[in-house]
Amino acid sequence: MIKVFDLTKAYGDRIAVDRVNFSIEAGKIIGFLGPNGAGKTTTMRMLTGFIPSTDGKIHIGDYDLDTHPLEAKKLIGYLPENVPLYTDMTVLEYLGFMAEIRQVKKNRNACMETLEKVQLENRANSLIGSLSKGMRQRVGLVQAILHNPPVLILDEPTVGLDPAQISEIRKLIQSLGEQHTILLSTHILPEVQQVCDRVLIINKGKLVAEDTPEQLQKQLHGNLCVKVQIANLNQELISTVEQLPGVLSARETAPNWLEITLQADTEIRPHIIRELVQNGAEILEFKHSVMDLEQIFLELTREELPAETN
Ligand SMILES: Nc1ncnc2c1ncn2[C@@H]1O[C@H](COP(=O)(O)OP(=O)(O)OP(=O)(O)O)[C@@H](O)[C@H]1O
Repeated sequence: MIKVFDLTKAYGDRIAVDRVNFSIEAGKIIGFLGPNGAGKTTTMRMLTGFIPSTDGKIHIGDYDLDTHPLEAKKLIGYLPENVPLYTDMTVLEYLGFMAEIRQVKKNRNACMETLEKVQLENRANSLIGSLSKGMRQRVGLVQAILHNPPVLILDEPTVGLDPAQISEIRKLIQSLGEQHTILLSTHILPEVQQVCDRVLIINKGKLVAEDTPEQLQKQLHGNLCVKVQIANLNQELISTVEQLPGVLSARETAPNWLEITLQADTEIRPHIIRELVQNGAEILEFKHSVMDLEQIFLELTREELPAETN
């Protein structure tokens, strides 16, 4: 449904999105993850035709966004990070207004039906200014689905909402996912695990992973992860472990907990324990750790330490 080839965006000298390739099948909910400034919003803006790309191609359905922008854009509904809402309009007035701008024919009944999809039909005559943030976000969603597009692009739809509102919007996204292909950017990792079929992870403008959350777990573990609780954990011990052959990384992830990522093809755990004890470590616990999505995300987007300079 969405195909992206070598998509690139430069703002002057700064490359915000760097030769990104992915494709999204119809009927899936895809999570788009990345740290701040990774390029999520820029990618989404290019997909929606909101800003032009510097290079690369975007196909939405059967249409190339460059050569058939109107046809391609009709297939997309977009919920931007900050939806411009008119607080002195009622929900229904706003929908009528958006329908007019988009040149979608919507009578009152059709607008009410769309409102039902986001459970806002009871607030049709409320002023947008009087609605809670969660309800306003639903108004944002309603303007995105107004022309019944097969693709929805949602930029951080739960940001700034309280936990109850987050849960409501999440359920709504899941129900919209039954009829739409959805690309959803978020910072909330449990959201991805609960809602998304697949995950794209972007870091510094480059796509660093694309898979199901489960496959990402397997793919990285490929590498093995162990956690060691050490009463007297210090930088010297961490450096000792880091330098052992077969150790990919060693980090203090919680007070007194050392997390070590190992190559899976060699068994060096006894060697690690020996080295730690010989270097005075007081080991309290040693356990195998299964990476959750948060750890995978951190692993893939971790800042590489600059090479030491003398
Ligand atoms: N209009 C612009 N002009 C110049 N640089 C920009 C512009 N918009 C974004 N950038 C830069 O491009 C990079 C990617 O930004 P983008 O907003 O796409 O990231 P993001 O992943 O959506 O981040 P966040 O999660 O913080 O919204 C950042 O370094 C940002 O500073």
